[in-house]
Amino acid sequence: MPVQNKLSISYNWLSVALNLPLFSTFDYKSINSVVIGSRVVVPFGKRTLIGIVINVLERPSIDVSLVREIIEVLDDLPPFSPDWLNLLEFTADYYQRPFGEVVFSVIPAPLRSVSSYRGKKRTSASSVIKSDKSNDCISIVPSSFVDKRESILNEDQERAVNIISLLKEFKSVLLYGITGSGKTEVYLRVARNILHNSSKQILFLIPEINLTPQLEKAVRNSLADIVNDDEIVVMHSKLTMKSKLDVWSRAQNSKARVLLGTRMSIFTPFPNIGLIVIDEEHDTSYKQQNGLRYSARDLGVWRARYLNVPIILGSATPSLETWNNAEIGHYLRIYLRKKAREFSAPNIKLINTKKYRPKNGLTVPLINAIEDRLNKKEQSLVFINRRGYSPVFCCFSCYWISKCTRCTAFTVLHSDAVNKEGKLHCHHCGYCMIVPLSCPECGDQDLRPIGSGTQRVEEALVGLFPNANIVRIDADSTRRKGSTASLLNDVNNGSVDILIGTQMLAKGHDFLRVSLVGVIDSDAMIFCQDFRAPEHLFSQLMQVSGRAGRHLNGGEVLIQTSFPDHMIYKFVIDQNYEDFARYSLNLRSTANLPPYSYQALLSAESENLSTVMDFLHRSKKIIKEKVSLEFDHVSAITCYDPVPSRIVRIADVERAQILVESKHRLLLITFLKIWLKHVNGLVINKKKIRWYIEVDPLEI
Ligand SMILES: Nc1ncnc2c1ncn2[C@@H]1O[C@H](COP(=O)(O)OP(=O)(O)OP(=O)(O)O)[C@@H](O)[C@H]1O
Ligand SMILES: [Zn+2]
Repeated sequence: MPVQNKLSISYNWLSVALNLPLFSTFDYKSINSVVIGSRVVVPFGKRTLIGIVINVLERPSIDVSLVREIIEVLDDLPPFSPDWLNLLEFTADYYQRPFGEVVFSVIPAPLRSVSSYRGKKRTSASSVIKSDKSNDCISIVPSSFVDKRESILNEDQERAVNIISLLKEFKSVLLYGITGSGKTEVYLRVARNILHNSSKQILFLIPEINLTPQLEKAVRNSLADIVNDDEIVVMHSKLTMKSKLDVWSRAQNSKARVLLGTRMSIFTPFPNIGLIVIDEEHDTSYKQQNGLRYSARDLGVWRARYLNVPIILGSATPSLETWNNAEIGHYLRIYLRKKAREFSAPNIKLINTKKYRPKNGLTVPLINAIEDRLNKKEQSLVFINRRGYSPVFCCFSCYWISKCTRCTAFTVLHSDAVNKEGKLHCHHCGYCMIVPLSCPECGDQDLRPIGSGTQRVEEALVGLFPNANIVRIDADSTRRKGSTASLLNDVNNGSVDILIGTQMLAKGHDFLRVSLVGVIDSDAMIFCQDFRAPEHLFSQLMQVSGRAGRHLNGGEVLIQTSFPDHMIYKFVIDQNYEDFARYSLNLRSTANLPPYSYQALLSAESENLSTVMDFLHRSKKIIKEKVSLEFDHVSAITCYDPVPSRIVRIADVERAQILVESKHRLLLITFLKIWLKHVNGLVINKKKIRWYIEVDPLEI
């Protein structure tokens, strides 16, 4: 409400969020009324910043004379809607970050920088958002690729589409369908119904940027007769800033009706969402592991509930959290039990590496099976989740092992086929050095690689099958923009015989001619301390197995392991997710682990570990000393002792953490708010110690 000041001018008092690491918002005034959600240019100290109006106040919270006037209201985009602001407010509150910092970390850079609007060549606000067209966000799939055929749904799919299409309000639907059961077709049919019968928009999240072309093609194909090509937009981190801005603007201006994108897309302002789809909902890439550590899947569920629209969570191996939600009736579970096409599920077998010793990662039975597929003119996929040549480089005289000087980690040997020289890389800090000719410790020249990565397996396969067309797909071979898409195109066009790759290949891809999948070295995850490791291993093995025999009969999966009797492989061979989930949930329940409890991880880092540990011990101590005076439910919170992180030192920074846990989510969040305020008070020198909180961490 306008309040008069001494000069009898009626001002509107605005609460404005700024891009600052502070939990407060800031008061400003404006002669004209400003709509909540507008972006404004404001003075801040000697600087000029962009802010977002989040409230109109009756009166300012500080002395009227101190309130400064906004400089400009930006009108290049409509104001952010209240539901978008609510999503961001929830995100900030739940993940314990300042609201301004959260908002400004999710909007495209040009919209948050004053220089975009008031740079040297000052332009009008509207010129930041220039055009709606001519960007890679609109179409990266040539229209000639678009296959106009429509498949006839099978019984399970039809039932799923009918049930979901009838939902007129919020419901979390778990679409639990085995790999290759045609989940995509279900999403698309439901989307078609919504787009056809209403003016609503569809937000479609996928885990992997590399899946975008394939899914984009399916989406354009399926929706071609309902929406225009330019009403379908894609969003992912590899887009140029200009394209991101364009997608954002099309979405916010309601010019887009379908947005297909990776996790960041959850924050796109879409004014009229009618359905949210989260494909491969179990995938860990929905969790951002740095900065704002959010889960796009969990925020998707929140956003759907807030908007009162259905959300489909699709997976062949749902996360145990989601599965549990279905078990207790919070989510509606719909089954797709059969392959969409009439092909049998692949046969999964183990190769005991204690019996068949691998050479360069490959055992004889796997090599024979690859040869057999070559003879049949079918493709083989060799999956090894480790890039580089070998994970360890060692002196066989004194057993020196090459380590990173900046991290507590081994360096990985990478071969450079072009320059014919090897390099040692640290995958944690980027450190890189030329391979020494002799051992730095004893001078001996008997230096050898131990273990295998994708490059070594590739080299071995090229040696074994010189006439085969072999392609390696990992983060190193696909650095060039567009290279993954073109390699994957080659795979489906049939010009590739053997495909070697990391987890980039394991999920979602609908390979037409792959009939054999070989898995190398999956044991590493069995002995990982993280309680989620078995869940991730099981889902990874099921996902990669699901790439075999999608369009061919006789699909086969061979998993090399030294521990064939391990429980997890029993479930994998039986391809029985439900028994695996039952078994795992039972263990989690006994140990009171998620989904039966909620966790947060306080991590701290500094140049030396003792400073970090001391800080964390003090952080724990203040729970009793201070937090308990303000929070009545401290007994509902378990705070474990500080421990050094799994990799203690990365890039010369030492790290440690404290885990806190509660059976009650709300209590945990309330506790964190109070606790972190006191934790912050412990930091005297921000340069000496840095800390952050991660709510619902995926790795502990
Ligand atoms: N009703 C149908 N008739 C014929 N083919 C179908 C049908 N539904 C889907 N398909 C085809 O079956 C293949 C597998 O479908 P899709 O990729 O959607 O499976 P998915 O359930 O997502 O599998 P994954 O979990 O492995 O990603 C695709 O080639 C798809 O075009
Ligand atoms: Zn390093």
